[in-house]
Amino acid sequence: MRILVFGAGSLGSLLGGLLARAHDVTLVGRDPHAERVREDGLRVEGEVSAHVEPAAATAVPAERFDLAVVTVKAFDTDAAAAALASVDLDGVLSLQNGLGNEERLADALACPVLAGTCTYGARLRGPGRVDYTGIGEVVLGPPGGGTSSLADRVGTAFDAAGIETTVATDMPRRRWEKLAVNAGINAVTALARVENGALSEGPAGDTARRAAVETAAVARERGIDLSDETAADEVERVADATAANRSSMLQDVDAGDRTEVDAINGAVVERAEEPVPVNETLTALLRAWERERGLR
Ligand SMILES: NC(=O)C1=CN([C@@H]2O[C@H](COP(=O)(O)OP(=O)(O)OC[C@H]3O[C@@H](n4cnc5c(N)ncnc54)[C@H](OP(=O)(O)O)[C@@H]3O)[C@@H](O)[C@H]2O)C=CC1
Ligand SMILES: CC(C)(CO)C(=O)C(=O)O
Repeated sequence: MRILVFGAGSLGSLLGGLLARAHDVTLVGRDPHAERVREDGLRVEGEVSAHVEPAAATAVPAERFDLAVVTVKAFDTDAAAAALASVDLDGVLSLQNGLGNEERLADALACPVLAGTCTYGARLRGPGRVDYTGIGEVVLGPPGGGTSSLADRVGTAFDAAGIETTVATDMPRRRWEKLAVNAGINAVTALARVENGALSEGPAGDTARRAAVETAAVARERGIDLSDETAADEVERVADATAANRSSMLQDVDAGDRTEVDAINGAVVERAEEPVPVNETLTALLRAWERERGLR
């Protein structure tokens, strides 16, 4: 398959690197990373070590691709959609966290868009080098649920590259379940400046579970079958399984960068029909921090 990875930061470089073992991959990212990948290839280190040689650029080349995988942060989705609008593609797969990404891509693009969730862990260590920090799973499928030949084709291509992949017929529920986990873990760890494992017990854990339970209630308002127990249990399970992780939002705050709060807790607040005070508070606090730093 000819695959374009749009957003060659941490996750895009890891997945692009793994995909390059079996496919013709082009990474679109920033210099000096893109330049180093062109000159010396991409080194993946950690759970798997690999040295691969995908193409790399800072803008989308005027070529045909079978698939574009979007791995920019949620606040860059509109820019990704604009950059992909003139590309000849069979389909696009978003592996971003948060809600609304597939919809914004689908509004701008003529080809089908697949939804995805990803639990692989990745960290761009420096130009040309990405750390593979956690083995996970990619789950993908049509955003409204059901089956599609594109989803099957992409699932087969990811499998061929050794990426643990499930083609799912219930993406709406899976998106909301992942949202509940991110709504619970990310903002709380970012504000409390603690690793995920700190949520297993104590007041920060209660806040995380309450944010996830509110998210489940909003999911049910929208016809998604997600119970309070499942949402709270998932927060605990993921916090335990990733105890030593600094969540992606905590990493953003550590680095003084903008967070994905709008697409995570903010998306819950925006869609809620009943009050969601925990998500409202988490959203307001992170937005205040971003405003103070001139990030929004
Ligand atoms: N990292 C992880 O382990 C995981 C991440 N995710 C999700 O994946 C998404 C990406 O996360 P992550 O990889 O950590 O983020 P990163 O910020 O590391 O990667 C995104 C990259 O895309 C670049 N980019 C943005 N816009 C453009 C553009 N127009 N042209 C070229 N490059 C561009 C960014 O550059 P710049 O910063 O200079 O704009 C950045 O290097 C998020 O939604 C995240 O929640 C999901 C699971 C795991
Ligand atoms: C699952 C979790 C919470 C792992 O840290 C994550 O997705 C993130 O940090 O964004």
